[in-house]
Amino acid sequence: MSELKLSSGFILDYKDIYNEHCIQSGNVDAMVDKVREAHELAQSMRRTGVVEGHVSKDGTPEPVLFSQLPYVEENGINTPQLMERLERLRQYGRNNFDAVISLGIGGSYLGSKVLFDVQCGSFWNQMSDEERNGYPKVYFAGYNADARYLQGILTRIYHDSDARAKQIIGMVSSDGSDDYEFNMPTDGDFVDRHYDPYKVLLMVNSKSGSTIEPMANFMILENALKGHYIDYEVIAITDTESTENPTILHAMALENGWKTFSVPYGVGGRFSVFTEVSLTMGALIGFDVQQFLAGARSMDRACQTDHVFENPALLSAVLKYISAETYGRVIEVFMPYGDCLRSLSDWYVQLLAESLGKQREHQGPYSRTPVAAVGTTDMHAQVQEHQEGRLNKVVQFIKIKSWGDDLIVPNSYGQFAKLEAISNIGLSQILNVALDSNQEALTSDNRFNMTIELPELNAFHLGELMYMYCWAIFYESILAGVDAFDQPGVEVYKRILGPKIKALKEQK
Ligand SMILES: O=P(O)(O)OC[C@H]1O[C@](O)(CO)[C@@H](O)[C@@H]1O
Repeated sequence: MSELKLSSGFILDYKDIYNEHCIQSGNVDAMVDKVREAHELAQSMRRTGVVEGHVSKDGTPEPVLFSQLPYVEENGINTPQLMERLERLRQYGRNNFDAVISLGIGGSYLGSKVLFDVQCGSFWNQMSDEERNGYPKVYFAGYNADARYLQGILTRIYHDSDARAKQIIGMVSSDGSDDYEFNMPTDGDFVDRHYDPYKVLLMVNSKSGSTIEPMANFMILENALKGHYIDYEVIAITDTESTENPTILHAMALENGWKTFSVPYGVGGRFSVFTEVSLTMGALIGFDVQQFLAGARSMDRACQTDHVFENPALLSAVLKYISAETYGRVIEVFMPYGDCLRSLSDWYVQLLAESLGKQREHQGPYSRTPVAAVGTTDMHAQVQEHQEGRLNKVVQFIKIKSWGDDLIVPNSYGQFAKLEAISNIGLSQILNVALDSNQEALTSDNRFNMTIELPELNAFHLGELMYMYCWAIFYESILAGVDAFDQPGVEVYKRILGPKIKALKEQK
């Protein structure tokens, strides 16, 4: 039985990658020294926050502190005071804003998007205030330089704020009655905002505080809101370490008196989903931040053993590393099943690509190319290639064992045998047997694949899963001999882009 099962119900099933046709026990045995070294470095990083050789962009040594994140401690990064502040943000957001626009890109966006998609699903902004339990609508911006998309957000904001203004002027309630009791708490503890002026929260996320996309989008949005006399507030989430040399975003916050949250020192953007960078978004949508951290804690404990077959992150890293180095499986298709997990794939793509795709001094570059996929959708788009294409990839499935409430396919067209065959079955059951079938099909041709199963999709198990991958990427970086915490490669195009933007300005 090749599976690692934690007491929480989390399962790492590696039988389809570790068997007589794929990775052999001898491959893992041959790595015993490297694995021990990787684990010792992990333990030392836990104790000291130091990863030898890691320096910040400006060349000075920088600690690596993501290992502290699951623990809420007085002297930690996530403190009890921060948890209280997040709770106050939750209530503040619920009582004061109609819409949140979260601006950020890469690590300042992707983790928050995962929390949003898992908690809120696809139709959050179409729900009524009551259905959203008083939490604001949420838009994401600043993850591209796309005028058409941003205009779309603005159009929605104008529409909703105009509708509110009409409501207030006409003193007609949203249900058409003339009952206008302002600001009376309804059944929940949120305030009914039907007759309050429309208000937007702009959450600007940027660790460096000057990334082009979020900052350009922010300035356009702010200008547009002002131009339409729409009330707004700004919260800045940035590196607040230095007040002498603040990031531009921090300087703007100081100048304008905006509230701030911090990208903690020693935590890179792609490892920041367990910090206030994403927990703020969690708070604003009523996501269970405490359970999310509890899941990460539980995973952290499971990852403290040096026994490779008992430590999920170490095992995952070792198998993926051997797949790449010994068997040429240099691509990883990350394929959760279920639409709300599509953004998890996007988050993982950045984590893997930016952490491991690196030059090495003597061995040439290391990388595994991540591919974002989602089941069942991509069974009808990518799977042909996974099944018959080059033997260069590992498919990583993520399965949710129980989706809770299901929808049953009715037997509406029983005269057609193919439709009758799928009737009286739950849609989630179809989702999971589709995953099982894909897995079996790949395995029938000895194509490398692994499956992680979560008992259900909740904050706890999501925390377990995302934290496991933070550690897995760290372990693999040690095995591969790369620094997981820098990204010098992205500076190359940035150096080219800067003058090109300057040239654009000069043409004006
Ligand atoms: O939070 P920032 O500084 O805006 O950076 C956003 C993203 O851009 C990168 O620096 C790459 O350019 C990522 O590492 C980071 O997550």
